[in-house]
Amino acid sequence: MEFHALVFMAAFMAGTFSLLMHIQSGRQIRQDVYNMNIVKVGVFMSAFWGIAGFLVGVIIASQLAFPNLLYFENLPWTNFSRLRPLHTSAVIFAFGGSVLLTTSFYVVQRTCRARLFGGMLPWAVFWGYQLFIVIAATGYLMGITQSKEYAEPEWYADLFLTIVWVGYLLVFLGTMWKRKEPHIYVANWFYLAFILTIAMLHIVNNLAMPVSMFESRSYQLFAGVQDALTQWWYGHNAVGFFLTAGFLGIMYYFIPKRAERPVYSYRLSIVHFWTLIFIYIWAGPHHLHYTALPEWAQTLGMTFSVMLWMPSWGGMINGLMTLSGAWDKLRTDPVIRMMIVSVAFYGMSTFEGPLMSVRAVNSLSHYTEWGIGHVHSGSLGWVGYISFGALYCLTQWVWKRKQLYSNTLVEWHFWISTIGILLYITAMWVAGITEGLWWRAYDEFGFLQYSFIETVEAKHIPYIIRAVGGLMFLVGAMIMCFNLYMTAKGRVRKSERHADDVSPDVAAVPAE
Ligand code: HEM
Ligand code: HEM
Ligand SMILES: [Cu+2]
Repeated sequence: MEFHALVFMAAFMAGTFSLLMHIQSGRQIRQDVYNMNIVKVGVFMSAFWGIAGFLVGVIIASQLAFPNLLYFENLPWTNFSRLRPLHTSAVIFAFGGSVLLTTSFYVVQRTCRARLFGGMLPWAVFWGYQLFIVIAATGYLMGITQSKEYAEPEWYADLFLTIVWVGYLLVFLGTMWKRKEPHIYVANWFYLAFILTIAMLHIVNNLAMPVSMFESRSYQLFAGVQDALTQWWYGHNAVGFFLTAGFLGIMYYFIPKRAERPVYSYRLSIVHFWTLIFIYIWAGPHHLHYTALPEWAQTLGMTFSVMLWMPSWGGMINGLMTLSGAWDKLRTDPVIRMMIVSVAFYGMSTFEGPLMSVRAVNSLSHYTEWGIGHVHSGSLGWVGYISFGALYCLTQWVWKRKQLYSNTLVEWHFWISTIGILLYITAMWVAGITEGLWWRAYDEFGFLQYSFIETVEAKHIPYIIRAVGGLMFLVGAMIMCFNLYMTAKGRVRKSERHADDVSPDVAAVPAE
């Protein structure tokens, strides 16, 4: 905690210093131009956290395949148990969160035709959020955790995030308030639902009493099954509103923009929005099947999860069909292809989810690698790909480049990481269903047929395949970073340069 106090102090001093510098420079913030610098910094931070999070993913995947990897007697922070939350928080909150902040700041300005509200406030929100990430991540390494999955940071980090998040809400609402465009575009609805719901989830799930003001340890307000239910109400809706609603906001803005087509059905997008947010919030109990949670609550969660399939696929259809009449772009623009495949993965994981939420299916899938496979088809395929698509678009648009440094490199990124994802999730299906079936196999005397360790050994090869798949995903992302960097610098790969008078779209060959 002492270490964290020092980090906070250094960060606040840096913040105060840059604020003073800003005041002293006497620069007026021009209200008639968009704040695009924050988007540029955001693109950079998103890419940075992406690489960091995927790298830790590859490390923990290798640790599961080779348990002695990075095991040192006196070095607890290289242990799987500390690196795992580092991975989940780095990819969800650091990478995903930075992508959401960045794209939402871009989209809300463009669709409202207004500069970000609040002067320096957006910057305070942005850097405050990054500070929260650093506090959370260093905390895990030192063993500071309240042991709630996806909500591991302790009370003081949670309080700080609450303040930052209120700032975020103010910036977003303020920008919408002063908009010059009467209509509020549907992407903003999704972003707003994400910001508001995450605020609610974060506050309720983190209600805790610190042991003292000077200790990192705290105790949860709720106990027993109430605590479990609150946790999974939070956990499931973190998926629903962080990993889904926010990224749907990205889908609704970036796919139509990139494809230069209107959204397939605007009416469907409204129906999609209200049904999705209404149904998602009830589905959390599917994480607690066969527990002390009353059976009626489990059944309720299961029912709502099955219903959730419909709005999810409504959204998927809306995203896919936006390409109607422009299907040739799937071939000519690898960025579009990435985003469309992302929507297809969204469709796949939102089919798999309702299936796994059925109690009988869950009795097989729960505690197995199948769950991990489901998580990563959603997070690598959907969240990862829609984010990469948005980062490619943003770099090109914000740095005002006619084309990316290289479309061929986007192709490479696409294929390497697609094969990586497929290796990852197929390995997990095989491992998951194998262990699920072995755990419930009895011999003719009623004894368990397999010992637990046998089911662990059976996963060795799938674990290696998963680590290779993850490594490919990481390599793809590194190729992207290089491409983004060169694009920002204004370079175009020699063989992909178009004569000045020919725009890239004209030069591309459409499908018959
Ligand atoms: C290079 C890419 C990645 C690799 C190799 C990787 C690997 C892993 C591994 C080994 C685990 C632990 C599994 C276990 O405990 O059995 C894990 C958990 C997890 N990862 Fe990843 N991951 C990657 C990317 C991502 C991304 C991009 C996201 C989200 C946007 C993500 C979200 C998660 C989540 C939510 C969990 C916890 C799952 C659960 O508890 O059910 N991962 N990952
Ligand atoms: C209709 C949509 C969805 C439904 C009904 C659903 C349902 C489920 C179910 C039943 C589980 C397994 C619970 C268990 O046995 O412990 C699960 C786990 C999970 N799902 Fe989904 N899912 C959906 C979509 C998604 C998407 C799109 C993502 C990611 C972007 C995602 C991320 C996760 C994560 C991270 C977990 C692991 C939670 C843990 O740590 O145990 N889900 N989901
Ligand atoms: Cu869930």
